[in-house]
Amino acid sequence: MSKGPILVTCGLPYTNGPCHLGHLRTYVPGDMYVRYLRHRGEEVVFVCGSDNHGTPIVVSAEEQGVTPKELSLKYHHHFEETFIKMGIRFDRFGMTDGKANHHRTREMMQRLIDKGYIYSATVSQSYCTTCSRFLPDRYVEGICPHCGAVARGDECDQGCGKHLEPGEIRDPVCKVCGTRAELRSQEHFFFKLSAFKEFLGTFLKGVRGTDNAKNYALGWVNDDLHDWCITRTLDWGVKFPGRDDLVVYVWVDAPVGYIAFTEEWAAAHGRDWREFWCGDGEITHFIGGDITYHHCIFWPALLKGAGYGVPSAIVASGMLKIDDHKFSKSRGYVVWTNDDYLDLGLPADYLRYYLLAYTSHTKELNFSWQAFADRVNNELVNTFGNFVHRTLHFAHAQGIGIPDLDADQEILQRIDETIAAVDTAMDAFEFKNAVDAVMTLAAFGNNYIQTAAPWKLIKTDRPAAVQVIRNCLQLVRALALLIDPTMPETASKIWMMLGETDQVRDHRTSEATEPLTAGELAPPTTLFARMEEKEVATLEKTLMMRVEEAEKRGQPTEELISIDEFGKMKLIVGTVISAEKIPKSSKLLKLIVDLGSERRQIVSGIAKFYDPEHLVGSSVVVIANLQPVTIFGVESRGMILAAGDNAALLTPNQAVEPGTPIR
Ligand SMILES: Nc1ncnc2c1ncn2[C@@H]1O[C@H](COP(=O)(O)OP(=O)(O)OP(=O)(O)O)[C@@H](O)[C@H]1O
Ligand SMILES: [Zn+2]
Repeated sequence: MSKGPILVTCGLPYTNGPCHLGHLRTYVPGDMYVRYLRHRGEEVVFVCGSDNHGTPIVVSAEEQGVTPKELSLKYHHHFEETFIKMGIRFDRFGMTDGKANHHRTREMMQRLIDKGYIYSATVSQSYCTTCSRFLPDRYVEGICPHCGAVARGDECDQGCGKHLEPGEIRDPVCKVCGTRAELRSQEHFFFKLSAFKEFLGTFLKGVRGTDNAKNYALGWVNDDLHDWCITRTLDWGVKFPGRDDLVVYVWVDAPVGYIAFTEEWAAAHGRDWREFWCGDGEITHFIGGDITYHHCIFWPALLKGAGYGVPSAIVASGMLKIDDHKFSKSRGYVVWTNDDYLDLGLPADYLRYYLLAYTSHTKELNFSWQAFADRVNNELVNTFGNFVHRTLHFAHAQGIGIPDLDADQEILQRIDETIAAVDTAMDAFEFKNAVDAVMTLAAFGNNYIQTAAPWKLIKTDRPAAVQVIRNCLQLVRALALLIDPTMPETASKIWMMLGETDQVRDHRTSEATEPLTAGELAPPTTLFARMEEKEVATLEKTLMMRVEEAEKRGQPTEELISIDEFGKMKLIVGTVISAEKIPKSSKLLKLIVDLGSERRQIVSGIAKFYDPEHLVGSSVVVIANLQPVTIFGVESRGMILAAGDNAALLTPNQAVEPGTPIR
């Protein structure tokens, strides 16, 4: 038993889109763990909430013509309802845009400022001259400085996955209007993460949880810890103390939500949230592996710096894939929890079971409808459901009911062994092993009833057959208590069929070996329905069609332009009269081009292919009416045309005067 109440949290769903199966890999195991602890007699508080701030929500809201608040509320309610349908029961499901979180975030920032863990610095930030605004995070797209992949402002999401600090991204372009962004200086605030290297090393060695989280994080700590820029130029978010023009970075106020939601729960229940966060309260975070850095590095350092308690355990899941493809909404590799599952009438319990039992929590889970159906049919229908049904059906049909007898010792022992195996697995966050142990007990029951064959025995020795059924009923009771964390609806059904009138979740697992109340039994209903091949084919087809549609969308249709549109482009022949490298850039040259009536300064990304001095005297084709931009602090007014990977310059095939127009 734990010393005090245990707090369990789940990574916050972002209110930018609907719930998908990837999400459930955080929430279903979190919920299962909480239900399990309660069966063990622990006091647990289970909190979560929606994550409402940051640029993606602002961008989406702009696109949809709603406010960020409206968009957040819509998906907040969506997640809240979906979780209830999936049997995921939080004691509090708050919002990071709620009052409590604004307050707690600012209070923590103030503490960090007072303790000297936050400092200000002037940084170069992407700025869009067309939109007249700074371009935080996802407002900007460009090239990852680490791996060269296309990246967004705060993260190289398609390449190396590294977090990018403001100003780090190369060749930034405004995501809203497509203008090449320029760099402008701006004052921002930084969290001194580098000061927590030693603390984090010790913390990570001591914290409980899954090895995947700890080991990655230890690697990062030993590598290099950069200070984090924790402010953004945005209206939507939690205002940074003393600065109305800045909000904190979403990865600051999102985890602070864990505290704020605890406060909201505590206020509603006459409890003190400090019990959890200010002493040595026990705090367990459930997250997906993709947000390990934030929870194992950034968050504990913030808590420590602000003088709060730190997490006791961090449980990170492997990521969910679909049919061997990386999960991707844009490429169609996604299964929506409502549209593709619940709305079709598929039971939450099947999915909970599959997600928990399919593979170890820390491993990647490769979802497929066929594998899902196989599990349902072979394990739930053929083993678990079959055993429970045979037992209850026979007891009812033969008028045995629940006989006033004790179960055999070897049966009780078998149940105790299962409970011990489940405890061991759960202590190690090996949810699959825990579920497997329960299924092994069901398989044992199935074997036992098959071998003892009470339907034969009853003809020769009724008392012996009744004892077999009594033993089976004990196993059924144990299965109800033990499977409740995984499949709560199923467990409740079994509990009722055993003639109980209260809630199975209010009972301890240790009651699995207690005698049953003798009495009659009503005819049982079936627990699980087989997934038919046709049904699986339909589910697979929906997914396939979504992928195909996404592929079609991805292929841009050729857009034809009119001669007038072409005519808008002012193309002129010019002669390069000087060329020099731009300091600090390996790609760029500054050219002065004679256009007949004027001399133009043009920045061109051809430095890798030409010696500047060899270019002087060359005839080039220039787009002369391009909007001016400043690149690396140098103004560029126009562009020279070049072809292919080696930047072959376009040049007239006979001598032409500079300034000659191209028609
Ligand atoms: N494919 C996935 N596999 C496993 N866990 C996932 C997956 N996608 C999201 N999660 C987890 O779900 C929780 C909520 O994350 P979040 O709402 O940010 O998901 P998301 O779909 O990646 O959204 P977004 O791309 O809008 O940020 C987190 O704990 C996250 O780790
Ligand atoms: Zn712009």
